[in-house]
Amino acid sequence: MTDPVTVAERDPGDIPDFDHARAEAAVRELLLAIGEDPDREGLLETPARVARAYAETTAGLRMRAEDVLTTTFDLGHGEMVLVRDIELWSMCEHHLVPFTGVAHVGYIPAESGKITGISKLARLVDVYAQRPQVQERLTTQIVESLMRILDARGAVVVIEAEHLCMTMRGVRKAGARTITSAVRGTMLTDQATRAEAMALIHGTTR
Ligand SMILES: Nc1nc2c(ncn2[C@@H]2O[C@H](COP(=O)(O)OP(=O)(O)OP(=O)(O)O)[C@@H](O)[C@H]2O)c(=O)[nH]1
Ligand SMILES: [Zn+2]
Repeated sequence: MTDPVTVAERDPGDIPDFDHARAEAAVRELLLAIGEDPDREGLLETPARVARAYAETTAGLRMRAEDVLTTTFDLGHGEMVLVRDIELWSMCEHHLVPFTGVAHVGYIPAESGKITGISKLARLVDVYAQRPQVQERLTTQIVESLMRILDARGAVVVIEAEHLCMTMRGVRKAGARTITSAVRGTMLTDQATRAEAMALIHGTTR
């Protein structure tokens, strides 16, 4: 069995194109399995619709963080950049139902002042969110991309999310939020920097 991290780190070039026919056949089977009639009028287009929806919500599998953090400029800005409350939709890999919430993404640029456009931080979140995931791995992959691709001196990612697998089924605890964080580089080693990031994330600074 391949371990979950290896699966997540597969090169998109090694992942076959989304197989619509196969996905449609699987949805039809699922409808049969639950006792539905996939040939009744309301369900006729459902396998195709679900296949398209899955193609969309797993599109990140075929994307590279490197392709998203492309626009970089040297502003000579060496101070922290942090985008808070980036909306997040992902899919729990255990139940294939959504988890949703916000990501807070911050980094301290390289000495050279190499920074990226702020929208690219939100795009980076989507690259790793749009695939079967666990919240911990999602958090780690984002922070490590910032360190690797931007040569950031430090980076922090905090994700707060509600998992529908805990809400609509199973333990049924609506409103429970799971918080994960990953901190790297000077954000980890420099106490004041880390405290500043956390204050920004929690909105306790102006
Ligand atoms: N650590 C972690 N766990 C998750 C995440 N998403 C879902 N889970 C958990 O994965 C676990 C899977 O547990 P299992 O016992 O195999 O599955 P299950 O019988 O459906 O479990 P219940 O959800 O408790 O009914 C559950 O406890 C989920 O809450 C995630 O992102 N991170
Ligand atoms: Zn789940």
